[in-house]
Amino acid sequence: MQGERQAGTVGVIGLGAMGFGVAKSLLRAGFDVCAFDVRAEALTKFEALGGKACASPQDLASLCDVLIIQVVNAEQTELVLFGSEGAVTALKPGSLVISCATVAPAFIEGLEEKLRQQEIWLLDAPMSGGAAKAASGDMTLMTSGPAEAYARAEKVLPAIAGKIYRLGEKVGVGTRVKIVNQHLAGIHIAAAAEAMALGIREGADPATLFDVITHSAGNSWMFENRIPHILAGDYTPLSAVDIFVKDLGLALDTARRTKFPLPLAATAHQMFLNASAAGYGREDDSAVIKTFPGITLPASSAGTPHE
Ligand SMILES: NC(=O)C1=CN([C@@H]2O[C@H](COP(=O)(O)OP(=O)(O)OC[C@H]3O[C@@H](n4cnc5c(N)ncnc54)[C@H](O)[C@@H]3O)[C@@H](O)[C@H]2O)C=CC1
Ligand SMILES: O=C(O)C(=O)[C@@H](O)CO
Repeated sequence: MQGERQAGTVGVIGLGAMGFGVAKSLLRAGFDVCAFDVRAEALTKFEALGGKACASPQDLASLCDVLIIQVVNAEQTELVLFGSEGAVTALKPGSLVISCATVAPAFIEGLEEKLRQQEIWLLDAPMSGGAAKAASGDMTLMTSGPAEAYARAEKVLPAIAGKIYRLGEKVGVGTRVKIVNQHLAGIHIAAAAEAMALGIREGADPATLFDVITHSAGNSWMFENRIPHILAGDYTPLSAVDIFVKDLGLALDTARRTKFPLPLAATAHQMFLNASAAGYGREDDSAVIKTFPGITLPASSAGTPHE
């Protein structure tokens, strides 16, 4: 399964829905890959594929000169880099950090400043495509950063992504574009759930309704991708409700800074907040449909959780 070994070792921190696929794609491309996650079970699963599990971000950073960070948010990114056993204590000058979590533009810009003081390059590289495309190495990357960062990322990026957008020399451009994607993604998931809820309420057969819509003008990437989870009654998180509490929050915060209105995003954000407050925060984001009253959703079909 693994290709020929290539020069250098890549580190991955965060082996969740997206990070595990990234690490797997790197192994498939022939890289030596070391990883760290706070969840021991993720590391065990990764070792079974031939990767090296590390005891801390610091331990990992001593082994690599390219580090991909795929934790959930800014706080976790800050912790794995600058916490007590953080990666910066061991990264060599001239190393590259590829930051992939979806965060605020101000955070990623401040991070570049802090890393530059340690002589470490940063590539702003949020991603899109979901867990399946992360696992197949086929996702989209929205990158920006200086030429020196790109030079160090040259071999790594094609190993993890099918489409690599190079959006400028300034860290923060990639993140801003990703926030626009999240604005649409969050609204589309909320709209897909609302439409299915309406159809079920009106007595449509859910599977037939899905078939009709995916062959009609009302379809969307998110409708096609998320509604099968509802039909299977399987809310195993491939992207959690709380991710959209975060990401629509980032879109709203970003727009608020220039007093720019986002009425649809504000409504969709409230829908994800409602789902999270109802206890579905760690479930798949399609669980936002559970907040609609007076409908019976398809029951869980026994079997393996969706991939
Ligand atoms: N799930 C998706 O479809 C997509 C997610 N994203 C973004 O990618 C990022 C990751 O999302 P997911 O993979 O869905 O999240 P996830 O929750 O599945 O994975 C995050 C991983 O980070 C680990 N982690 C948390 N704190 C840590 C720490 N201090 N040290 C080491 N590991 C730590 C967790 O244990 C977990 O395995 C988020 O910023 C998300 O917005 C972007 C595109 C698609
Ligand atoms: O793939 C993306 O883009 C996404 O952000 C979603 O799948 C949910 O996080």
